[in-house]
Amino acid sequence: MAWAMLRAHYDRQARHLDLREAFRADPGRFEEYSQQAPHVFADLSKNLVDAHARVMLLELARECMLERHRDAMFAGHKVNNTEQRAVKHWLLRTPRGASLDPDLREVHETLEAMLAYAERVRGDAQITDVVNIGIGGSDLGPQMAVTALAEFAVPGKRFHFVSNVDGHELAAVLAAVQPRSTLFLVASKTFTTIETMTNARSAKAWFEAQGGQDIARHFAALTTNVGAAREFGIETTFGFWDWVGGRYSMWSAIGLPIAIAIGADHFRRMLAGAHEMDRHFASAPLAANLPVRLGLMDVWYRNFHGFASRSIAPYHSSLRRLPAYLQQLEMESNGKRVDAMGRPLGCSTAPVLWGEPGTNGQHAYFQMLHQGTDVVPVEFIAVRQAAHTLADHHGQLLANALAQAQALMQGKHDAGGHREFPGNRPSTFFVLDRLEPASLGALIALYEHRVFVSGSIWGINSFDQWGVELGKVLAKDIAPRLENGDESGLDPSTAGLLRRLRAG
Ligand SMILES: O=P(O)(O)OC[C@H]1O[C@H](O)[C@H](O)[C@@H](O)[C@@H]1O
Repeated sequence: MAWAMLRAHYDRQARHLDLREAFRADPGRFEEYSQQAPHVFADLSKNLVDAHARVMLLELARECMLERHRDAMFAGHKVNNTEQRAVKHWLLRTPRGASLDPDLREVHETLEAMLAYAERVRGDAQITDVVNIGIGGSDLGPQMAVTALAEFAVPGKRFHFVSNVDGHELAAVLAAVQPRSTLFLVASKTFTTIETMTNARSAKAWFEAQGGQDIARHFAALTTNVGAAREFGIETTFGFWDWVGGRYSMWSAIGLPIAIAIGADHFRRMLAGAHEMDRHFASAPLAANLPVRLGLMDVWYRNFHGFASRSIAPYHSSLRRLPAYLQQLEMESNGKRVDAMGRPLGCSTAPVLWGEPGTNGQHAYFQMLHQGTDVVPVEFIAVRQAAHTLADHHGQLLANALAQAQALMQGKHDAGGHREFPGNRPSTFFVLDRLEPASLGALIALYEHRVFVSGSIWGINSFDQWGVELGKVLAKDIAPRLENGDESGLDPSTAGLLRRLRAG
């Protein structure tokens, strides 16, 4: 019902919305379309949405029983229906006593143990290099957060992230470290992922071949499959639970590299910031609930405006891994073509997410954002206070963020031809006061919940990832063929490429 009304409203009126006119007609537009959520200020006013669409989108959320779905997640129901699992990454940041969930006690016991270990490593001057071996959710979150919070990192330790099965990556790290001063963290929820197991085996073999002693001191495993880690020969283990999705796991033992980098107190602050956003998502009325507003905007853009991608523009170089992190979070969660019951969907789902830090992107692909044939909503993330004291830089950085958002909206019409900017191009603008553990935690939780919201409206299960399986199975079949040249049953293209890769 709401969907049809949104469609009619879009066709009749909303597709003609002009942001410049909207601001002229409504002097209160900035106030109405912006809000302060925990640690994150968000200005949505430069988006192609009007009051009627906003009301109807909230109606759509009600019709889709968004609140019931959200409450079911927070009640620990098995909302990941295809895997019959609860979805409780939020519990990892719930303070003691703040939930009746029976798993909360174990969550805190594990957190205490992991943070105590992190503090020991921080105090161990002999360990100068920490190598995280993991991929997907066991790499992107920790890498993104360690990079983002570099300002808070313990001096004297380098952090390396090895994810790819491509041996060039591990070889380069091994060439730069010494066994006696290196801690390897093998991070894998399942402890079966082929890339991670291959890298872990090679790292262990290298360690032993180099005369490395004391695996217990130099290797730790972060996994839900503690038995497999022990079998692999790693005694130091930190566990988590099947109700933590890989891409939602940086708050769990998978966050150990973050905890080593920033320390227990800062790690707790990151959890606290995320928890504040959890409370906001769980309790704010839908119209003033930032993850809900953003998720509904995502649906509006994807399904009514037909925008197929969204560009992430963090104006802070420490957030350079954020776009990659968000790609997994959003595209692995909502890149689905069937609903939670397995029935084909009648609408498009996750857009393509991409981006680079500003101002770099401005000198590369912003041309297309300003004058290309496709409209791509842009998401600016600016940080009010810099962590450095260099004169001029931060003002210029912020001025550029504001100017780009302004240029996208305003356009320029006096010159014509190549110099014409159509304008009316939408953007969202986030402001953090400072890039610090609590604000990063809140920002990431905001994105997690926003993905939950759009996934709920589309009726999909945002917590499985069957789409990654087929390639894994085929790679297993092809690997021996690269050795023995067997082409039987292969399509001509794959067979031809196999021959080409084996030649010489
Ligand atoms: O942590 P692991 O079990 O090693 O999984 C690592 C990653 O690989 C899988 O293929 C999934 O697509 C990801 O969701 C996951 O984060």
